[in-house]
Amino acid sequence: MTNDNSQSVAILGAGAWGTALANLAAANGHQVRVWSRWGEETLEAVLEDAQIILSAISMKGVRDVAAQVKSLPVSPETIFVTATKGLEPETTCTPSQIWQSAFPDNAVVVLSGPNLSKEIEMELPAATVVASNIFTAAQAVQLVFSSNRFRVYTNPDPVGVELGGTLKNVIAIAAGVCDGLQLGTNAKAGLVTRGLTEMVRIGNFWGAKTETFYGLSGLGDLLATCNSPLSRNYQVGYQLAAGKTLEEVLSHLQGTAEGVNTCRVLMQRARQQNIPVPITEQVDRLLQGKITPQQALDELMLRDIKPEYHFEDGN
Ligand SMILES: NC(=O)C1=CN([C@@H]2O[C@H](COP(=O)(O)OP(=O)(O)OC[C@H]3O[C@@H](n4cnc5c(N)ncnc54)[C@H](OP(=O)(O)O)[C@@H]3O)[C@@H](O)[C@H]2O)C=CC1
Ligand SMILES: O=C(CO)COP(=O)(O)O
Repeated sequence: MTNDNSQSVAILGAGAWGTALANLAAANGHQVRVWSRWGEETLEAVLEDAQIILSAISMKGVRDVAAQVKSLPVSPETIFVTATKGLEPETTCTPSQIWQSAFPDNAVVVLSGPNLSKEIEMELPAATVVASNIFTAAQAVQLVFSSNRFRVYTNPDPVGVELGGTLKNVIAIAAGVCDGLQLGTNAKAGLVTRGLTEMVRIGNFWGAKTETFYGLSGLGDLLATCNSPLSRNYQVGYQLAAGKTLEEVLSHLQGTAEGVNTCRVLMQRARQQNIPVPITEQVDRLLQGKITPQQALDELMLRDIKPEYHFEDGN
C-alpha cells in the first residue's frame, strides 16, 4: 500500500507484540524497520531518520535499551511510543517514565488496549488507545496505526492508560486461577469487577483518572486478558491452579508474562502507601508459593464484610 504521509517507524523488539505492531504500520504504507538483539541491522541503522520510535521490549530490557538509544543521535522531533505493560522492580517506574526521563525533550506516547497479538496477527479487528500529554503526538501515532482492522483512539491520560494495561495482568493471573479451579461464571464476574476496583484504587494513588480505567485500556484490556487462553498471564494462573509450580509454568510459557513481576512491585508499593489490594496480595502469595490456589480463594471470600463502595455523601 502506498501512503502520501508515509512515516519512518523504528520498532524496538521483535517479540510477539513488536512484530504485530510492525505489520500494522507496514500494512498502512509506512517505512518500518525492526530492531532486535539478534537481528542483522544495528540499532543505529534502524533509528536513522526515524520519526517514530516504538518500544515493544519486555519490562526487564526497557532501561537498558533506552540507554542504548540515548547514546545515538535522535531528533527532538522524534516521537517515542511505548507498548510495554510492566513496572520496573528497582524503581517502580513505568516504561513511559523511563523513556521520558531518558528523552525529556521528546514527546512520549503510551499505546495500550485489549490487543492479544495472536488475534491481531490473524487480522481480526481490534481497538486500542494512544495516550500522551502532547495531543499532536498521540494524533500522529493514531494516524500511523489506524486501519479498518485496528481502531485507534487518543486519550490525554498516559498514566491511566499505561497502568490499566499493567495492572490488569495481575488480575488476569487471578482469573486464570478462577477458571482453572472451575469456580464458575459468578465467581469470575465477582473477581474481575473487584479487580477493576483495585486497579482504580491503585491508579488514583498514582495520579491516573478513574474514567480511563472504564475505557479500552482498563476494563477493555481486563476483559480480553481475563477471558482468553491466549493471554500468558491468564495461562500462568490457569496452570498454577492445575498444580504446577511457577518455575514449571514459566519454563514452558511462550513469551513474557509481565504480571508475575508486576505483582511483586505492586505489592511492595501498596504496602508502603497503605493501599488495600486484596486480590493482588493473594496472587503475590500464590506466586511466591506461600499458599495454594484454594487457600487464596478462601482468604478472599472470608475477608471482613464491608460496603461495596464508600460513597462521599455517606449513602
Ligand atoms: N503479546 C501481546 O499480546 C502483547 C504484549 N504486550 C506487552 O509488550 C511487551 C512485549 O511483549 P511480547 O512481545 O509479547 O513479549 P516477547 O517475549 O514475545 O518479546 C519480548 C521482546 O523484548 C525483547 N527484550 C527483552 N529484554 C531485552 C533486552 N534486555 N534487550 C533487548 N531486547 C529485550 C526481546 O528481545 P529478544 O527477542 O532479542 O529476546 C523481545 O523482542 C510486554 O510488556 C507485554 O506485556 C502488550 C500488548 C499485547
Ligand atoms: O496485554 C495483552 C493483551 O492486551 C497480552 O496479554 P498477555 O501478556 O497476558 O499475553
